[in-house]
Amino acid sequence: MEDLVGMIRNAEKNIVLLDQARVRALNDLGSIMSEKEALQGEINVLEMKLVETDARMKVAAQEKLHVELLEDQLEKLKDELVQRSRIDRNESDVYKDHDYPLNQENSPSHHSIVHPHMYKDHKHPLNRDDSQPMQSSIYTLREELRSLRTENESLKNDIQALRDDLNGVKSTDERVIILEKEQSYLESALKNLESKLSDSREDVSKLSTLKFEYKDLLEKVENLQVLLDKATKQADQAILELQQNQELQKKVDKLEESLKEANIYKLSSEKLQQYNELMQQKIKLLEDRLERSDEEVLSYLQLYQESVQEFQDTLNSLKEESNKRALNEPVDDLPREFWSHLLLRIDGWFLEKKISANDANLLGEMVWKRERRICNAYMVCKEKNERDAISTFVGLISKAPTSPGLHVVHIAAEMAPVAKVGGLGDVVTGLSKALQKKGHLVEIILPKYDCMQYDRVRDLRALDFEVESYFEGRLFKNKIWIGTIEGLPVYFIEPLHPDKFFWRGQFYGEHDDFKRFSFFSRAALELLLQAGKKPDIIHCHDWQTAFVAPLYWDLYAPKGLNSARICFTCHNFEYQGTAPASEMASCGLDVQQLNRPDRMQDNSSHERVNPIKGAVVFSNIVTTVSPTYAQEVRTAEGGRGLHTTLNLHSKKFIGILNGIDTDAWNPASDSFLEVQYSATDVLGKAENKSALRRQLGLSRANPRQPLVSCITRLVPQKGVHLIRHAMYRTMELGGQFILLGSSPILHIQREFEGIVSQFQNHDHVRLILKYDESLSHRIYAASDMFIIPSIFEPCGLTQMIAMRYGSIPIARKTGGLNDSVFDVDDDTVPLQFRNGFTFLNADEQGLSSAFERAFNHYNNSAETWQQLVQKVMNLDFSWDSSASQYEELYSKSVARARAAQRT
Ligand SMILES: Nc1ncnc2c1ncn2[C@@H]1O[C@H](COP(=O)(O)OP(=O)(O)O)[C@@H](O)[C@H]1O
Repeated sequence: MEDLVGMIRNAEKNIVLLDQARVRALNDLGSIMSEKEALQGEINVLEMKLVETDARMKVAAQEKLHVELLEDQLEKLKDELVQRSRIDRNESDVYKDHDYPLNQENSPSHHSIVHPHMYKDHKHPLNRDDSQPMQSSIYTLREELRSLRTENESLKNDIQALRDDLNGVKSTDERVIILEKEQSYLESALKNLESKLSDSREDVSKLSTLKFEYKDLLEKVENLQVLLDKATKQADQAILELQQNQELQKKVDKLEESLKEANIYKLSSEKLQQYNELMQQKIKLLEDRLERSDEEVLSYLQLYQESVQEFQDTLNSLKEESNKRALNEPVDDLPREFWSHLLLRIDGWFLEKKISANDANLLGEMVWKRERRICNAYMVCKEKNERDAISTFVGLISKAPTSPGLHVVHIAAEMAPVAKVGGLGDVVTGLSKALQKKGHLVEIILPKYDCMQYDRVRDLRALDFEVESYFEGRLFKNKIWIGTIEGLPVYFIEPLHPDKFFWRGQFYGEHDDFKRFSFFSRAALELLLQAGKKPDIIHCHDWQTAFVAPLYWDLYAPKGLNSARICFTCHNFEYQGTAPASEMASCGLDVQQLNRPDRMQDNSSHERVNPIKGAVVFSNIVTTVSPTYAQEVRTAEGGRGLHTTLNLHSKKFIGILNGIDTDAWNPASDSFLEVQYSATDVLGKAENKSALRRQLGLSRANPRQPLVSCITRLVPQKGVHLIRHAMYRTMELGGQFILLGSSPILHIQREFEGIVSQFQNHDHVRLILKYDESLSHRIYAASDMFIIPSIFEPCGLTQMIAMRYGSIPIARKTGGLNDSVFDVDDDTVPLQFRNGFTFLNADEQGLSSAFERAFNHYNNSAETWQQLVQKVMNLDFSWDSSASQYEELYSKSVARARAAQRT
């Protein structure tokens, strides 16, 4: 297994490296491409320039021709001028005495801007007046020539510059070619990497299937272990029977001897004769029994041998297989059940006085830290007897390791899924699992109810250890059982009390609940004390275990169980468990001391004590299950008489929103569902809807007909009249309605039974009045909308579970609903948080308006509704962040206590 995990890790590393290389290659490619584009731009510019230069060169060539022509012309004109000046000289000899104006006017400065066309009308070039335009034209031509020359020069320069540019372009082209080569090399490298990546992905998937197979095999081994245990028991029984048979054989021998003696007197006495016959019959009977019993023993032995053989074979093959595939599973990957089982085993040894408290603590911490050596020791000891196993384990202890986290013990009356009435059970399991995942040592103490779901408890066994606890002036023994639930170590207390406190077929609702749970609270503390445990936090819940807080500080801290801080969570202030003050004495609490206004005395009745108030006063940390509810209970309307106490202790009181167990509530792996589905593949939701309609006999004519549901305890808190109204409103709006609920209140149960009979075999309504875990999963998955019209709601889990399964909540804005459901049409809430439909007033109009909006949204656009479904499925309602808040509260409280001890 270690190899496998090593391979997985390598493959994962390779994937990461490949991804990084891929990203780098893509970046390089990107920069090359942009460089290439820039170069291409430059080439384009240069090409344009080249074309321009070509054109200019052509023009220049034409100009040159023109210049040459002009030069010829100029040459001709010069010749002409020379001839003229010769003639002029001759003539000047004739006119030499005249003051001739030309002498003056001939000065070039006067003709500098004369143009050739000025003399074009002159008939005779030899005419004296004609020479002036001629000269000016020559001058102009010269000027033109000069300017053409300079232009020519600059063109030559341009051409030279362009040639240089051209050279540059050529070298750029060469660079482009190199870059293109580089690009193609990178692309092929990239392809290479991609194929390697897909190869390693395949490897990873193979490895994960191997891992699953391994887990499967592990489970088989455990099953076989159970089989072996059974077979061992059978063998023990067989040995017992064998002993009995031997005794019988002895008796038979004796009888035979007597028979011999009797034979002597056979003839002499008829009585003896009869006796003899009787004896023979008896012998026959005994022989038959012996034979039967021998056969039985033989069959037992055979069965045992077969089971042992089967176990041995499977074990060998598993060993081989596991040696081949996964020699050593990394310790972190072992299931949480394994560690919890190991922990309970060590505790069991300690409680049965087979190891010392110190050894138990040190071994416990090794388990807590999930150390490889203790895991290896377990593997080695699997086939050893208990004594050898203990000595192997104790041999591991060298030096005391330091604790990696907090040691938290929950004392509670419920734990999902084995003993669940409502949200409390979910919270105990969900919070404990999340804390365990964060590295804390978490243990749970529960009453051992007769009505628990025992098939969900693993490795349940009674310890050879009993805890004696005080009640009503006497000491009573308690049998201690251990087992794991959802991978958590759990202690079950079975009071050996004549009142059979937890053999009542139900969790609550008994006339003596106050007695039952005050007894349990004390027995739980007694267990911690006698087991020598030193928890950092003792976390108690609701009134049933609220007694723990005063019991701890008044009785158990003085006895030495003083390492802990007490955390109390109230899941619902409606249930306070008040009782006449005198009843408190049963569990050993001092009535005189505690029935005081500042301690446990009920705020509205001075004759009664209030366990919740006691826990608020005596705990170090007090929490409730949502921030809004924490505010509400501090008001006179919401506090159920405890608002003054809560305000007095407000510094230690906080509301933390519950999470849900996202492993247990996961549509992608939920085995109760017809089809598993997820936010990225919601098609399965429609299949679950169709399957549930078929199962419940509802009409399936229109797959788009909206399905509204409600799963709840039917108590006034849940807005029973609004649930009823929702059912009728759903029908009016053309939807279908399913209710799963039951009521501990007789008249409500009756009322709903009446509605059930009214809607028997109805096409669009189904009411199921019972508690049904698996059906609840299927309803969450099938529904389009989910209603929670509570009058008050401390936290509420159903809205979160519904969203996890893509059912859109329609909820009243109160307590935890106000902290978790945000209206789709509420502009004041950021868009990403909007997830359902809410209403403020707890009346039919309020509910109807939210209902109508929900139906409108559903009917108007299937696509938008689908997006909403996907969005709510992706919201995080896990315990992660809530557990972190508890962790912080615990740590701060422990740190404060340690600091106080130091000073
Ligand atoms: N009849 C029922 N069948 C199955 N599960 C139920 C039933 N009634 C309630 N539940 C479950 O009980 C839990 C209710 O928790 P929550 O909303 O906090 O309400 P409360 O704790 O007040 O009952 C949810 O997990 C819900 O699915």
